[in-house]
Amino acid sequence: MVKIIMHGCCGHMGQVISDLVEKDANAEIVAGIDVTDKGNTSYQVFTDIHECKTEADVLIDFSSAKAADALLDYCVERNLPVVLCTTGLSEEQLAKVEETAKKIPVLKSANMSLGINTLMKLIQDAAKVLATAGFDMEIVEKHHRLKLDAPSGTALALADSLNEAMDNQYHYVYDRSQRRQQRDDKEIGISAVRGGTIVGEHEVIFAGTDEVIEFKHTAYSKAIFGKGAIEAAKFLAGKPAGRYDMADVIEG
Ligand SMILES: NC(=O)C1=CN([C@@H]2O[C@H](COP(=O)(O)OP(=O)(O)OC[C@H]3O[C@@H](n4cnc5c(N)ncnc54)[C@H](OP(=O)(O)O)[C@@H]3O)[C@@H](O)[C@H]2O)C=CC1
Ligand SMILES: O=C(O)C1=N[C@H](C(=O)O)C[C@H](O)C1
Repeated sequence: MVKIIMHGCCGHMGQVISDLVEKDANAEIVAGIDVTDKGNTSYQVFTDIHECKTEADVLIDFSSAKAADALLDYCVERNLPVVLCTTGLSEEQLAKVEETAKKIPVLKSANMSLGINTLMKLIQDAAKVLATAGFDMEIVEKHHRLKLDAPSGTALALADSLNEAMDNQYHYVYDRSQRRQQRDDKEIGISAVRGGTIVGEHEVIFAGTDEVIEFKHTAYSKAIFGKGAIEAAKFLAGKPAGRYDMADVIEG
């Protein structure tokens, strides 16, 4: 039985995970942490992270980038493995994640779904053929109106996959509104749409002369992220310090 502290427990993903864990005989949420206790959990909620001293095997985080520094310090102090799912971290925070992973197990992934993690591999093979043949690469992501960060962490991770497959020769363009020139060969354009209750859509477009190939992933519910995060928590508990990602969980 894996004992979990849920960071961001009162938010949308915190609630999805709480519901999934209720039905899971091999996992239990032993405490929650959030800025305010919204009264929507069945377990104790701490509004000051340092007051949460509950014994646990792992912490799952779906909160806010603003919380990342204090969270990483807390997990190091407590020697607590952390599944880091929050997106929109700054370059400095991403560097801190890498430093933290030298001390404790850290699994960071912008997208916990099996589909997106499979897509990340598929597009690398496509890029090696199509981008090498001169196809342009663009990413379009769509999310709900409540999302704070843009572009999505997943869009950036998809761009990183493409770039890695192409020996990191590409750069990212987020906004062409001030441009009065053609795109260059080595750019990956990333566009963000926000509206309504869209759970999450990601399109990777390879556009060549007279032909286009599109890869698309659609999330129809947040449960796909929740299930992945719980699997990741079970995987990470008891592991040595290091940097892990969803590929480690999926490949076993
Ligand atoms: N990796 C993945 O697969 C996925 C990642 N995400 C990411 O997870 C994050 C959360 O998403 P979501 O659940 O939809 O967002 P919500 O805003 O619904 O939930 C976040 C929760 O964290 C709370 N919170 C804010 N600041 C802090 C803090 N300093 N300490 C503790 N808790 C805090 C919020 O409180 P309050 O409401 O008062 O601000 C809220 O209760 C986002 O970054 C999102 O992009 C989302 C889905 C999938
Ligand atoms: O905020 C969300 O909702 C999501 N955020 C993640 C991201 O930024 O990629 C993952 C998912 O698409 C939902």
